[in-house]
Amino acid sequence: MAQLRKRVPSRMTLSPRVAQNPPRIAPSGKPIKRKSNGPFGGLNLREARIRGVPERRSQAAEKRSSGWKGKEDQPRGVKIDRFRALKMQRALAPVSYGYRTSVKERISQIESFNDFALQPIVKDSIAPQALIGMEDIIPTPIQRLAIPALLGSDGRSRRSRKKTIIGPAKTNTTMEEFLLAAETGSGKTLAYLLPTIDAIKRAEAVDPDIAAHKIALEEEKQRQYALGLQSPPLSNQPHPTTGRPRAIILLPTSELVAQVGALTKSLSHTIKFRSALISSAYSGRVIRNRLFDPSGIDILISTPHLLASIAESDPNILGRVTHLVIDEADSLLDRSFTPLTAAIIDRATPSLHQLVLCSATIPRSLDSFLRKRFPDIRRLTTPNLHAIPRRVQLGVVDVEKDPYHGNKSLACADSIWTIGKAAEEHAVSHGEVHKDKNLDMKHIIVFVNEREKAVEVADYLKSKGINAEALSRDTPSQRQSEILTAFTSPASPIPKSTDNSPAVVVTPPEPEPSLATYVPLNRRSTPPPRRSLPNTRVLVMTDLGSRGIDTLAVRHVILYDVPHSTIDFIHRLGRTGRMGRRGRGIVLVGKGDRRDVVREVREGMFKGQALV
Ligand SMILES: Nc1ncnc2c1ncn2[C@@H]1O[C@H](COP(=O)(O)OP(=O)(O)OP(=O)(O)O)[C@@H](O)[C@H]1O
Repeated sequence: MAQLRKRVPSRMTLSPRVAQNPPRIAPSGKPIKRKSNGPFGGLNLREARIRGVPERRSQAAEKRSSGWKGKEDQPRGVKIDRFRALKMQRALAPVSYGYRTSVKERISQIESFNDFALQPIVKDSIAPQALIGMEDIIPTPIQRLAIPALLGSDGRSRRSRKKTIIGPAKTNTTMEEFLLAAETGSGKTLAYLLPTIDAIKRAEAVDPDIAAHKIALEEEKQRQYALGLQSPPLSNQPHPTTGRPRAIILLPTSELVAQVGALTKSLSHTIKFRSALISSAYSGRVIRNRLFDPSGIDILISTPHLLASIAESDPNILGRVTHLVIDEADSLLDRSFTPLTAAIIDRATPSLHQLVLCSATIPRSLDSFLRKRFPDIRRLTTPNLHAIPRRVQLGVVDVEKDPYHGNKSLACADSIWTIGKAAEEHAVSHGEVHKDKNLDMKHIIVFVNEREKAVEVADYLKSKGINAEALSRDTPSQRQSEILTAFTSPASPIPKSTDNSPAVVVTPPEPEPSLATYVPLNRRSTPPPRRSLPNTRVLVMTDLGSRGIDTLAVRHVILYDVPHSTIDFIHRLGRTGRMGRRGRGIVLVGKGDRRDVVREVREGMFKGQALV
């Protein structure tokens, strides 16, 4: 022992090479591996590697567990586990943040409708025919993105493809396919309509059949004049487009057919083309007259049901179609509509130049359908797709709390009374009471999940002195359009906010938003039964009937039931806050409702994030 002690140096001295990195290659030429788990593994290290503390995960590992597709996908400062509850549903197809950013940059260079390669007459018709009474009109993001692409003027070469569309027999080598996806109320209709009209006008100018028809008409006219007839009779020869339109726009409901039809008609007055709208709202005779009008038909607007049944008996109706637009594509390509819509696409494919699908949401089901059926489709999606604009605020009413004690209908009535009374007080105090009571009218939409519930809720609201009506498939179509007209025309001016900026007042949600953040003014008082609320009109419906309806007059939306998915949240809240306007949603949350989902949607809205 004493001998051993003698040999040990009295002081431990560090090697003179302690600061140097250890050699990586051994004299034998083999790489030296440091043993990190041995007793000396921690020596001579410049950084502490303390065992038991988890190492920071690699980016790849984080990416794998978060579901983000790439580094650019992950928004800066966003916690990885956000949208926990919504991720369980995973209703919407993701769009990468990298793509969103690149689109933002690309479209920022377009400032005016004059920047598009549209024909002058089309450009000149936008303000007086499509956007009547609006000043300082600029194209919206989807219009900036889609119009150049559909016109083929965005510098991206037309992809020539040879493909099978639906059935093996139907191939078309020149057809282009587009998916236009943008927020609700962001001007998607004009985004596809203007290039479609432009295309049919160009085609008309070089169509030999139409040129020959014009000559024949002129000759006949001259002959009649030569015979001394004052008003020449109409030619017996029908126009080449009679019963064979060049463009078809499909929409899910007759209300939407009427809405898009009215816009198309308005543009036709100056651009000079012929359009016809058909739906179950018209008699068979009217439909026939419109389709087979001898002066021809350039654009046909229809529901798939009606068109599919006409095409069944008269396939020629689809024989000349070069442009087919499927608006509200997430509905028209869902399980119930797909057979009809696909049959129409299939029949039209041989002559098609462009197939345009348009939607405010890309559900995962639509995404996988497109990957299978249209793998080359060009997706034109706006930077804010799937985000509910920040100018729309979402309040939450906890129905379980005092004074409602689980009575949702009471909470709904109370919220409506609060809105109506607040509007009345505001109008009186600001001297804004109009003689025409319609100008002061508040239009509120109440959404329920089930059709049957709509009538029940409307009846309850009526019993509380509220002017409420239920809209369902059972409502006669004439009545439906009368009701909707009141909600689509912006009678009273609704404050506007700039497109991307948040509303003037945005109340941040608390870190853990309480479900009683929306406090009705008269929360203690049940609306008295014999009093009525004259300045408020309420529509109770499921969102099926309201998809795409341009409810400009609506500032308030009440979600009586918590929507089943983010898709429904987007479409229902999308009935307010349209085209830069401000809006307010109120969601009634009761027993058994997904409070976590509501909270996440609300947080996402406040942050302006895309929902999942
Ligand atoms: N460039 C523009 N500037 C101002 N308003 C516009 C512009 N383009 C369209 N609008 C108006 O915006 C409103 C909404 O347009 P549109 O109905 O096409 O929206 P949308 O995107 O189809 O909505 P949804 O997804 O709900 O169907 C319409 O009243 C339309 O007149």
